[in-house]
Amino acid sequence: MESGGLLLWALPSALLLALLLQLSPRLRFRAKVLSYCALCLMASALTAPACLLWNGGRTVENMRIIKNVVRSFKYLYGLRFDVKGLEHFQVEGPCVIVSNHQSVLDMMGLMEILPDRCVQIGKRELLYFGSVGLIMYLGGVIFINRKSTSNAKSVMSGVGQAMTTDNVKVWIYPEGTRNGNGDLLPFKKGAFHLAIQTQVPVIPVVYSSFTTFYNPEKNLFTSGRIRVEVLPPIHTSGMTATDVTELCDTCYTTMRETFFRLSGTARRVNGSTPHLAQ
Ligand SMILES: CCCCCCCCCCCCCCC(=O)SCCNC(=O)CCNC(=O)[C@H](O)C(C)(C)COP(=O)(O)OP(=O)(O)OC[C@H]1O[C@@H](n2cnc3c(N)ncnc32)[C@H](O)[C@@H]1OP(=O)(O)O
Ligand SMILES: CCCCCCCC/C=C\CCCCCCCC(=O)OC[C@@H](O)COP(=O)(O)O
Repeated sequence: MESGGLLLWALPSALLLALLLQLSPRLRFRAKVLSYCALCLMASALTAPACLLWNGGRTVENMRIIKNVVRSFKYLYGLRFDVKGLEHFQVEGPCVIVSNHQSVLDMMGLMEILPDRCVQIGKRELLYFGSVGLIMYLGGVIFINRKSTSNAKSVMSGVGQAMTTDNVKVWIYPEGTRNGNGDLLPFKKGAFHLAIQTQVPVIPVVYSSFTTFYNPEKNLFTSGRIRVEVLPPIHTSGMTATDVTELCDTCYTTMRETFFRLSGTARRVNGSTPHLAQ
């Protein structure tokens, strides 16, 4: 009797939900994004005890465990990565890796190629994302307060010391925020100060545009293929603080060119007339 009653309600409700998801692209998009967030929260909650048992606490070694978990997410969302240039990660010692940042899905692209002993710089608000914040903490993510330049700078100088003493690579999104509009935002300079202060190479990484399969404005979230290129290291030995702007501009120009080439899209010159990418 009870199971019959349950079926009477559950079946029509499930059918109604399926119908709504079919009819409303907005709802479908939101449901898929929500499923991604739920997956991240759940996977983090399950991975955190494994990190604690295996490595005892906050350490970059946990990134290996996190990487292996996150790398399986792409199968659930039908995403595939075509990666080129991984050999450029074979530098001796620490380096600063810079890449473009399009959406929360970037985490999958990050974990797809993350080299060993590499931590990311993240905004400190991420620490309060429940189990996701916990797993980031355990993986050694360095949290900065973007609202305070002086705080961010002092955290970054601590990072510089740790990089050399602990032989750690640091991954930074120099745009400083997500940008899914099919172009790169101007770069902030923290990553380049860090590389020059520690005299380590900068390795640019570029992911092609997500706009063909992920676009919140169009309620689009389908399967897709992402082209990734790890570019050759740019050495900074001998550079000083006066070279930061030039280094930043060189990286920006090279990465933007690569972004348009990988995405096969039109590029804006000075933000105006679009030209076909070569
Ligand atoms: C199982 C599931 C698991 C899921 C979890 C898996 C873990 C994945 C982790 C992924 C984490 C991803 C996180 C991504 C993010 O959160 S991105 C946002 C945070 N990151 C950044 O913001 C990095 C980029 N930002 C910078 O580099 C900025 O420069 C910053 C240091 C933050 C300062 O920014 P801001 O206050 O806006 O100032 P400016 O950049 O305009 O700089 C002002 C002047 O200061 C000079 N400057 C900057 N940095 C330095 C420095 N280190 N030393 C000396 N001087 C510095 C800069 O040159 C400016 O001066 P001038 O204009 O040049 O005179
Ligand atoms: C108990 C608290 C529950 C909190 C619930 C939080 C729900 C969100 C859960 C999971 C979302 C998965 C997040 C994966 C982390 C990806 C990192 C990321 O992409 O952060 C964005 C940051 O780079 C830039 O931020 P802004 O573009 O400036 O904004």
